[in-house]
Amino acid sequence: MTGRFIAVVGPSGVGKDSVMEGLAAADPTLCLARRVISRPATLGGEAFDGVSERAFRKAEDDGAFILSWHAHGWHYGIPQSVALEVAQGRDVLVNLSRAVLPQAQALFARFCVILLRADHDILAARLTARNREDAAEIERRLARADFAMPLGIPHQVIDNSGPLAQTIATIRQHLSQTACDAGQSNQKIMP
Ligand SMILES: Nc1ncnc2c1ncn2[C@@H]1O[C@H](COP(=O)(O)OP(=O)(O)O)[C@@H](O)[C@H]1O
Ligand SMILES: O=P(O)(O)OC[C@H]1O[C@H](OP(=O)(O)OP(=O)(O)O)[C@H](O)[C@@H]1O
Repeated sequence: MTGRFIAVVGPSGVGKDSVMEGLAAADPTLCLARRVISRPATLGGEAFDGVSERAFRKAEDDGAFILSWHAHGWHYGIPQSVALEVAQGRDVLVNLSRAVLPQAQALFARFCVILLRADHDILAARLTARNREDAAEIERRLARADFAMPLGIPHQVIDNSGPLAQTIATIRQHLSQTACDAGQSNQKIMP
């Protein structure tokens, strides 16, 4: 059987990378997809492959990505190797733009979406504390926070306003109960 493609989405600063790292640390059967981003690796954040915009476009033209998008002034790509891992039966956590969920859904038979949320003031405080973007960029990220979920994408809303460990435990419980095949509900889970 193929693995599960588990998309983790939500506004910048909500905790996607933190939650994904915690999930992978707690469960070694979960892999983290390594994204290619046209952002200098020196800016920090998740473990990603930082490339120039030119190199990103070349890779994209060469078919290196199963999914790619542009947001926050950067290009993001999910490499073909992720599809291979899923085909080999691995469950893979992928930090995605909400905008590409329909394309992702079309690619994977076992597909599910975790939508993380937190109140606006919590997002603002976390982005400020993370100290990676300047004030203007933080404002732009906050303005995109309510980007609408595309229609027809089943997803679990998980609140990450509370302790990270609680969010991770809630998602682990959810993942233990879903095969991520057809019929996933839109039930809200608020720890
Ligand atoms: N549940 C939480 N409680 C407190 N701080 C959190 C929590 N989740 C994430 N953070 C912090 O918020 C900041 C943004 O988290 P990050 O994982 O980088 O978000 P995203 O990947 O969604 O942009 C980081 O500094 C992280 O340590
Ligand atoms: O279309 P949206 O759903 O709003 O998503 C846009 C981008 O924001 C998120 O990035 P993230 O917050 O991980 O950006 P960063 O890695 O630059 O912090 C997400 O992974 C997308 O790359």
